[in-house]
Amino acid sequence: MQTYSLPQTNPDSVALLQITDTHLFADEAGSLLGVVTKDSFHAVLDAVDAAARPFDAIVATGDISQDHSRVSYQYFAGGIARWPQPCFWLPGNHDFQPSMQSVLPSAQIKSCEQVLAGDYWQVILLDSQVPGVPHGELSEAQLTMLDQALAAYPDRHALVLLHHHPLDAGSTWLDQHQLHNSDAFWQVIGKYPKVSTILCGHIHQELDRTYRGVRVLATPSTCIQFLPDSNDFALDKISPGWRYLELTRDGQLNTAVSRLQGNCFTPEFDAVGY
Ligand SMILES: Nc1ncnc2c1ncn2[C@@H]1O[C@@H]2COP(=O)(O)O[C@H]2[C@H]1O
Ligand SMILES: [Fe+2]
Repeated sequence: MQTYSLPQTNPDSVALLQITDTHLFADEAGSLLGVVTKDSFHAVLDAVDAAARPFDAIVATGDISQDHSRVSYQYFAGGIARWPQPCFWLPGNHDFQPSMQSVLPSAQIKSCEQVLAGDYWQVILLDSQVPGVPHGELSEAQLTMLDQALAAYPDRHALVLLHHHPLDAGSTWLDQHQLHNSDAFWQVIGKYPKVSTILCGHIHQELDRTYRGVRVLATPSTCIQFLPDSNDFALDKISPGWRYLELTRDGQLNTAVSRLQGNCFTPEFDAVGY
């Protein structure tokens, strides 16, 4: 298991910025249902700068690329290079891991499995990708890694990151693409009372729910948004977003989603999929 120690700069908490589902292309003009994803990614980066809210690290929870190209990953790396903080990333269903790895080694981007975040928390990063299909699944090796990471630091509060949502989010078309072996996942999680929160991407919408006694969060994409509680594929009119998380020394997790102002990056609302 690859473990990274993130020093605690504030004695009371560790702050994270989550960016997810950027769906970048090599082509400058590459668009997903009418949204030029490089432009919406950049608008988010600029808005994070403007907000000037401090964070100790960036977490990127998958679907970084839409076209599998090395250039798309280089573009992501170039975008976040405006900040000195480390970035921890994991793959989503659209990622192509050989291209993803091609920007590594990077002084900033880490593809580790465990982050010892300050003195009181650990963050575990899972790979739920099944190459070639939209749904997720955790291999035996990933489940064992999760178990071992949690067992190794029983006193640390835990935040678990994976791309796919491990529960029904409420949209039939999207829930078929959730984590398929979620029972096995929840069995491991259930052994460890220090697991506070699960954090996902994939569903391109905000979610904050308690499931089996654990908080489950999902975060808007930096590009297109899916309409919540829709049986069929449908896009939302709400703007792209990102999330801040604050992990406090007493085990609280404070979090908020931010979005771009105004109705910007409007997609093709009559689209039926991609
Ligand atoms: N109309 C649709 N019905 C079912 N799945 C879809 C549809 N359109 C796109 N998808 C897939 O569902 C995925 C959900 O989010 P992704 O960004 O992973 O990429 C999406 C596609 O792989
Ligand atoms: Fe996805």
